[in-house]
Amino acid sequence: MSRPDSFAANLRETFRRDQVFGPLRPGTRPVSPGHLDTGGKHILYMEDVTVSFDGFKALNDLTLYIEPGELRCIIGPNGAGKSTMMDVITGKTRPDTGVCYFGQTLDLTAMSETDIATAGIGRKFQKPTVFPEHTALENLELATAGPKGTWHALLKPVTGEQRDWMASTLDTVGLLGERDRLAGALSHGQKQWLEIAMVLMQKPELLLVDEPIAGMTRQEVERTAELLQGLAGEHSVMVVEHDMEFIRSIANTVTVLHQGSVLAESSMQQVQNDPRVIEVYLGESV
Ligand SMILES: Nc1ncnc2c1ncn2[C@@H]1O[C@H](COP(=O)(O)OP(=O)(O)OP(=O)(O)O)[C@@H](O)[C@H]1O
Repeated sequence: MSRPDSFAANLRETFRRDQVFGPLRPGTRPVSPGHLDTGGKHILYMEDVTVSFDGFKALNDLTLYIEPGELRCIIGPNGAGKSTMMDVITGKTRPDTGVCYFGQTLDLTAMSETDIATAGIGRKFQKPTVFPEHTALENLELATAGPKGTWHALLKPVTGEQRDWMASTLDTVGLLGERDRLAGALSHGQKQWLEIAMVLMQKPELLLVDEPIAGMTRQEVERTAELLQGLAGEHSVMVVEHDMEFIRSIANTVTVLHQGSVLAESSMQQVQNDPRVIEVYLGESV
């Protein structure tokens, strides 16, 4: 099994959630946006997480930390466990063993997917799933639909504050001018940005973005790089992407997954010169 280098391993050991903060009482109660207790430390803790499917370890003792406001890129060959890792964070998949905490007190392994989303973890899937028959603005209204469903969301009067928030979010993703266009008439890239805006309606503190630039034009790719960089800071952003040029353009810290574990984690420059990473992944892509 591949291991990160010993310095990184020692560092991780030092900063393990349980060792730094002692035994804290785990929580499962979602907190309202902006009220997550990070204690000024990591926003996400994954420690020794293992997920098996019929005996096959899709995640194998995975340990990973995310800082508040950071933009983290996750790369790795097909089947490395990237999607499974996101599934664990969002509560879709439960780990066999290991720890997954959001902030200091929220035990994600014991929370429902809905509560995890409410607590401030948003996920943008690879394929855009906007509502094509509704305008960009209506899509944002629909994104706020609670258990009462989509019709309720559209019929419910929008407050001035909500309207401002939607307009500002559309502006953030560069779609304010398209607010009244049907989502189905938007370009592929615009649909992707609209979906990011829909996730932003939850005011996530951690935003998971899965292969955002697949099928985009070069201009759309550049705009997406700016968008994700702009979102970092206010949000923690975790991006899974195979396009190395794109990763190079946005990455600060890159985590390389391989066979369900962290193979390497450092700057893009260090990662792309790491012989282990070149062997298992970058050989074909750089
Ligand atoms: N529900 C499942 N049942 C059985 N095996 C699964 C399941 N989900 C994932 N796997 C397996 O776990 C491994 C990790 O899959 P995962 O989708 O997490 O990898 P990935 O890094 O996201 O790959 P890709 O880059 O191709 O999207 C793969 O071998 C996959 O076939």
